[in-house]
Amino acid sequence: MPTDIEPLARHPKATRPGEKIGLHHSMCYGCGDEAPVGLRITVVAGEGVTTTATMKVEDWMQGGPGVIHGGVLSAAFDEVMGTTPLLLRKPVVTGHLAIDYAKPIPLGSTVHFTCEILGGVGRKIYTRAYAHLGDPDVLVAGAHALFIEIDLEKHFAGYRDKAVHAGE
Ligand SMILES: CCCCCCCCCC(=O)SCCNC(=O)CCNC(=O)[C@H](O)C(C)(C)COP(=O)(O)OP(=O)(O)OC[C@H]1O[C@@H](n2cnc3c(N)ncnc32)[C@H](O)[C@@H]1OP(=O)(O)O
Repeated sequence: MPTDIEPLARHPKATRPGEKIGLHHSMCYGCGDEAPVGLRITVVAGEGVTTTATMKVEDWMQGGPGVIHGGVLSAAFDEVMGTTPLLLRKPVVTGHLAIDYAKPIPLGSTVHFTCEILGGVGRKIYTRAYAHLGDPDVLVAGAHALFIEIDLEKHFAGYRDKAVHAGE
């Protein structure tokens, strides 16, 4: 992370603390409520530029016997951390994501995520997140990520004809 990052302030019209941040689209693998397979994560705005989220670890998320697949946990962090910049009213995509896997996470458990925006430079937004299973003092994983602010229309312009819509 660069040393010259600057603090980033919550947008005055951002989702209020305690409220759910809206889906970015209903068929998203991370947050969509109509996706045929997905994490269905709801991210809740916290104070400042922080968020929280939870995810029940379903049987289909299994990697090693009895525990979550590392890639699924990575996707969950990506979703939580990528949604958090919406508190700045900035759409982003992931540039870099790093996960520390501290403890196995059993199927059937509920993962609690906390995320904060550390700051930014230009279009770059740096975030950090942690995961626990109910006791915030016992972390099971942590993550850092760099998100890049995009122009939504331009970024997806060449892909929208491939989009899958609910009911198709
Ligand atoms: C929209 C709402 C979203 C809500 C929730 C979403 C959660 C899920 C988020 C995702 O999973 S997004 C899907 C995964 N990510 C992607 O598909 C992104 C693919 N990559 C790209 O499209 C481009 O590489 C990207 C837009 C990220 C950057 O390309 P650009 O041409 O726009 O910018 P550029 O390459 O000039 O990079 C801008 C700055 O970021 C820096 N940068 C970009 N990628 C980096 C990287 N990987 N590591 C470090 N720095 C990076 C780059 O060096 C530069 O720094 P400087 O401003 O200091 O010059």
